[in-house]
Amino acid sequence: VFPPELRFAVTKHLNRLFQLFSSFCYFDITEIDGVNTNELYNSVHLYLTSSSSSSSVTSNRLNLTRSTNSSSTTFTLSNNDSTLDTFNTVTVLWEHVLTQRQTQTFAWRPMPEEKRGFTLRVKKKDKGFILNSYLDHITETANEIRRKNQDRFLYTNSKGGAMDSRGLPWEPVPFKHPSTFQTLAMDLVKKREIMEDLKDFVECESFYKKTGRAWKRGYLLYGPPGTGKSSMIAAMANYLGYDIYDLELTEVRSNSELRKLLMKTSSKSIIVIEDIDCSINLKNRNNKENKPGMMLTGFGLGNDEGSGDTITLSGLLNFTDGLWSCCGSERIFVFTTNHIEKLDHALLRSGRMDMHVCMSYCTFDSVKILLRNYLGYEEGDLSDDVLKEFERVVDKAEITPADVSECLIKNRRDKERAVRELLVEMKRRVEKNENNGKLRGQNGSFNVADEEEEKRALDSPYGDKEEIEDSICKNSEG
Ligand SMILES: Nc1ncnc2c1ncn2[C@@H]1O[C@H](COP(=O)(O)OP(=O)(O)OP(=O)(O)O)[C@@H](O)[C@H]1O
Ligand SMILES: [Mg+2]
Repeated sequence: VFPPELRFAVTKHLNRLFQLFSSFCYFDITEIDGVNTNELYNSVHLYLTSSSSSSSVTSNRLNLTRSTNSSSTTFTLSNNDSTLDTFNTVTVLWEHVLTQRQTQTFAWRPMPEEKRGFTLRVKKKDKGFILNSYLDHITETANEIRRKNQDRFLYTNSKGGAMDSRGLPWEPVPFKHPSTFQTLAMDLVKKREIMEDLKDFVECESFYKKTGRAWKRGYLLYGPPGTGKSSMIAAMANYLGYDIYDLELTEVRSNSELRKLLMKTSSKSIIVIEDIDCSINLKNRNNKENKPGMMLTGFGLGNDEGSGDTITLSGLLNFTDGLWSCCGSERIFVFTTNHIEKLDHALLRSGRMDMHVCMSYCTFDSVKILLRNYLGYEEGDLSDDVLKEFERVVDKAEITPADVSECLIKNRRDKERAVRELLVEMKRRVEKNENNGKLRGQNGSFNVADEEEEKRALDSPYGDKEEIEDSICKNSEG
């Protein structure tokens, strides 16, 4: 009956009237903004899937999804359903709106049949607050969820510095190492200390900003082979949800290549250099220290080795804490070594490697963890006599967690036998160590293993190897 123009005018005025008296205002966040995907739509979508908001969902029907390789299930609102969310005491209503697209307008790429979007309803008085903080909060939470749900990667630098098809020098593989702090066998106090340190690092961005420090942290893991240094790195990555960049130093030809590699790493990652003493001549900094201009070349203004086809200690040090090291943020550097006494003191000085962690032979705590991991023995399952026996021999046996694991894996189907054989193996080692000790005492060479060792101890600014370890242990404790 009414002509369309009149209908349009009436609706427009009615809407205005409604808006005038309504205490709410509405924001539409559509999936496609013109021809581009609206990033905010994706963020809201993810945000509403987070478990914190799931409890307030008012609808009875939800869409559940789980992507390939992901370990978490996410839910989304079904069509035209709504949910309440509260942020800093302000409650808002989200509605998922789905409408059929009327006509296929011309576009460079085909548009979806449906038009999807979220409508946010807020009280007019909260409008400013919502626009300032709530949307930022949504974006941050969504990024966090994205990171957690995403598959993590283990990157390694390509052979000879070659680039992949996208011009990246890192080759990724999905990272699926099962090691966690729970399965890691080590002194419990030390383990807790490391976990707290990591947590503190992640949560204290503002502290780093306030104190003018780059947001990064360095760990040096040292100890004999098979004591869990690599397992610890995997546990750190799993604990924080970080990617790992495993830097193969022998494949890096120059300091500038090292810097390029660093620049292509992402934030929230662990950059690892394993067996650092084997990868580079770590004493070369001292030899060059007197040369004029050495520090300048270290920062990339030239070629500090003349030929330019090797990396130097100064290049490595600048990699970890020079100006270039803060081209990303929230990064952890981990170096591992079997021979801490071989490392240059420049690498050990405080502030460079913030925490020195000694991964040593099995302690009583570690044995109990390994018995739980491999045989399922909980506290109290083993008799007191057996536990006392372990406690008596474990320190003197000097057995690595890797050796204990091997012994337990071999006999894991017969638990009692596994425990028996482990005890026999430990006692055998105690005996062997005691015999070796006696022998060394008879030869009179007990204190100094060989001339080179002695010389190295004299060169070192800390004194002998034991003193280094002592000072490092004190460092890492406090
Ligand atoms: N502390 C530990 N807790 C649990 N398992 C361990 C531990 N140490 C070693 N293992 C076991 O031994 C294997 C080898 O350990 P890992 O590779 O972590 O040793 P590593 O210290 O890195 O040795 P290397 O110095 O030779 O690189 C691991 O796969 C793990 O099963
Ligand atoms: Mg290792």
